[in-house]
Amino acid sequence: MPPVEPQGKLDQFFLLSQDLFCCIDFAGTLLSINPTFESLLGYQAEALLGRPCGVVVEPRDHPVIEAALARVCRGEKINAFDICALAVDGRRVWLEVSASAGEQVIYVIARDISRRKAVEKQLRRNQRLFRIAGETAHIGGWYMDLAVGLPIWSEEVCRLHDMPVGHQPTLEEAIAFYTPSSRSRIQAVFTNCCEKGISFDEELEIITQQGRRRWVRVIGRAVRDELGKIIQAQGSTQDITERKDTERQLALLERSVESSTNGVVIVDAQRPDLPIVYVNAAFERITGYSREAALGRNCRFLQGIDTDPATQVQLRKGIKEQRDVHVVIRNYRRNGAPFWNDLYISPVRDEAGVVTHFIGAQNDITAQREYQAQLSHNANHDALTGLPNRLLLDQRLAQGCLLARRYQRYLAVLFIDLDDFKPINDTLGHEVGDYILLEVAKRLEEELRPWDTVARFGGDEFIVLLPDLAHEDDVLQVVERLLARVSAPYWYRSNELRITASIGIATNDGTIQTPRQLIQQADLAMYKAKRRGRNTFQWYTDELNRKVTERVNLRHALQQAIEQEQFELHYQPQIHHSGRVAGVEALIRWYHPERGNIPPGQFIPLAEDTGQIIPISEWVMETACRDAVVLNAESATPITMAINVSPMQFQRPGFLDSVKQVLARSGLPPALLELELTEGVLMDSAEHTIQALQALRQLGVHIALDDFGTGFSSLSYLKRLPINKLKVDRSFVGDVAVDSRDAAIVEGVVTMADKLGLEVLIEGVETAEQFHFLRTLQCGHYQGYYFARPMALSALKAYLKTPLVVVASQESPTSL
Ligand SMILES: Nc1nc2c(ncn2[C@@H]2O[C@@H]3COP(=O)(O)O[C@H]4[C@@H](O)[C@H](n5cnc6c(=O)[nH]c(N)nc65)O[C@@H]4COP(=O)(O)O[C@H]3[C@H]2O)c(=O)[nH]1
Repeated sequence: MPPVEPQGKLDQFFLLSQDLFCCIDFAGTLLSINPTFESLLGYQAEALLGRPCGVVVEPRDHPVIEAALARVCRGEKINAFDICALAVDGRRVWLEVSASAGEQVIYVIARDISRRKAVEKQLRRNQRLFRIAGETAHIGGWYMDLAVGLPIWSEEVCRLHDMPVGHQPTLEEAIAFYTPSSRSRIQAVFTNCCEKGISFDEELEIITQQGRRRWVRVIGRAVRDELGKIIQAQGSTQDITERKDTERQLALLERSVESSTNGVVIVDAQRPDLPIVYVNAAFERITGYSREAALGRNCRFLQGIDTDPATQVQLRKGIKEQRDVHVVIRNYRRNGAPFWNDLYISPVRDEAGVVTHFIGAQNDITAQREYQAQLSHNANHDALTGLPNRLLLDQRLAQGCLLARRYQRYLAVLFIDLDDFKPINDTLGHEVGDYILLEVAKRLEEELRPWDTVARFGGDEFIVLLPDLAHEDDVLQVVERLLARVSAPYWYRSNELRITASIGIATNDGTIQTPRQLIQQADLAMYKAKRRGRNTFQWYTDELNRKVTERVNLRHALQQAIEQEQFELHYQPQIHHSGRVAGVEALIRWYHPERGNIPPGQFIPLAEDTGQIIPISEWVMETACRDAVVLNAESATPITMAINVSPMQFQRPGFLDSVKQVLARSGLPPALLELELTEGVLMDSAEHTIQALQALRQLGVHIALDDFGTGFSSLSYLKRLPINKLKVDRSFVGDVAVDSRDAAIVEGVVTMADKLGLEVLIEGVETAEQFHFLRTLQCGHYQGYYFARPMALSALKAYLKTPLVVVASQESPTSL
């Protein structure tokens, strides 16, 4: 097909135009192109003419061209459209194409719009970036032309208000989104911006269309025209709810940490020497260091000379290994006072897991520690004296035994018991008693070496441990020193008090198995020291042990005897100088099923020590009075019943009543009851004794002073005692016939008794010789084997039926 040639002026335009021109037929075949077509796309006209116009078009746009051609062929008009042309070198050139149909030909004009397309593309890209930025930072833009008065919101601002994108509110509506407390503020700053051009930057709260509360940062500024007149307000609105929440949470955290009672300290783990970067108020309060004084320093300024090096190492190690550490460390306050710091340290890691800080939570547990120390001191020490108690003593004892064994030394245990402490306590009061105990404790401690132990073992009992003695005998000088020191006078409120101690000693050369045994041994020895007269000491011996064991066994047996009534009473006649039996003395007999007869001399003193004497005495009194009634019923002359009264029995309150009751129960006339008391009983607490005796006398009961001559009764005291009879001890009788001194004593007693109006009974008359001699002294009564041995009731009854004893006879009365 021949090319369609442009004609005339049109040719000029065709040739010189900056736009592309071409003519195509209705099939789309290129008929002619202008030079711009050639130069822009780089084709030679010869290469293109006669070919379909699609060869210079991006294949993607072929359908566009097809559609346009079809419409032109149908005689329709078409609007300009954009296509992408392909240059010969492969470049893409955007063209805006217009086409109109002529006769058998279509005229096509195309304009290079690549620049515009590039700008459009850039704009789209920018818009997209703007949207991304807005969406990511939750920030949107707005403006308001003052002349119009309607705010224009960006998409993001619409979203912030939960409004549909594209929504354009009125100014009132926009402001109404703010919460009441924020609303007045936005109104004020916005007005100021519009009227005075003052920029603003506010953090305020809105309530969205869907009722959500959001914090927003609103920034605004005024835009002026060339004349300086404010024509627009514009700015941004950013959703800062998340940041606000975080800030609020942080503030809460900080307030919490600040108000915590525990000290909190944070150090920077990434700077040399871990400087403190934060301390809370509790830290300041506990340590006394202000925040300014602490910041920038390493925590070790809280440590001091007494800080345990092992704890320091533990701390350092934990920090080096970047792990949790818990220590209780001795720290120092600013004023130098030490305190116990219960410290937890933990590493603080960043998102990458790197330790950036260490946080330490500290607690001042000084008071708690002191309380614990006090508790453990209390658990181990006696409250009154502050001395170690039994618990601590046991530990020290075990330790002492161990050392004695290891180093072949001696350990001595002293059991110290104060003599007659109870009466001081009872009569002078506990205050005085406490004072004595405290003073004794102090004196004992002063006399001992620092490594010795003084412990309070019980009421008035102390135990001293002397470990590390080279020789057993070394203990003696200590004991003597202690006895002397304890017995020195005590002054209580200007009154002099005296007390002594008895000390039992037990030593261990390391061979003893159970340390407690040593205390038992020392206890036994102390007991012996007491019996030896007090204010003295006694060593523990195996013999002592044997005796004590025996006593313990006897005590058990005695208890059984009381419960099973293994006792019996024998009666020994008391002979009037006329020869008749004037009375009998009740003497207890114990027949033990296995041991046989146990003499009263063995078990009565034990029973007195243990208190078992009370039930025994009650039984004796009851039985003797009953038997006395029987005897008197069968006898023509009255027979007195003499009963031994033990010291404990006599001193018990209610003794008088018990005598009355027994007399009443048995029906024995009081005058036929004679109570035998020893000198020892009567010497104790004189006034009280005299009153008790007088009460008994008023009852009509007789009182005899037993074992007279063996004690140390003063004669003037004897004069005041309301007694009836003296029983001269048999120790004076044995040699009375041959020893002039014994004879003189007995004679003197008889004469004195006569002068005092007292009856006399001579005990232990065993031979006729003794009797004949004594008879010359004109004694009132006699008692002894010469006349009769103690005998059972039945034997006595028979004895009483025998003829009267002829006291004038030279022969034994039993043979009469
Ligand atoms: N060598 C010798 N001894 C003679 C002679 N005549 C009597 N005896 C003994 O001398 C003791 C006299 O009793 P006592 O001095 O009160 O001494 C009593 C008394 O203190 C105490 N006793 C005995 N029975 C009781 C009792 O029922 N209650 C209390 N509390 N003590 C009692 O036991 C002590 C010893 O009693 P017994 O062994 O029964 O010893 C009795 C008696 O058997 C004699 O001619 N020659």
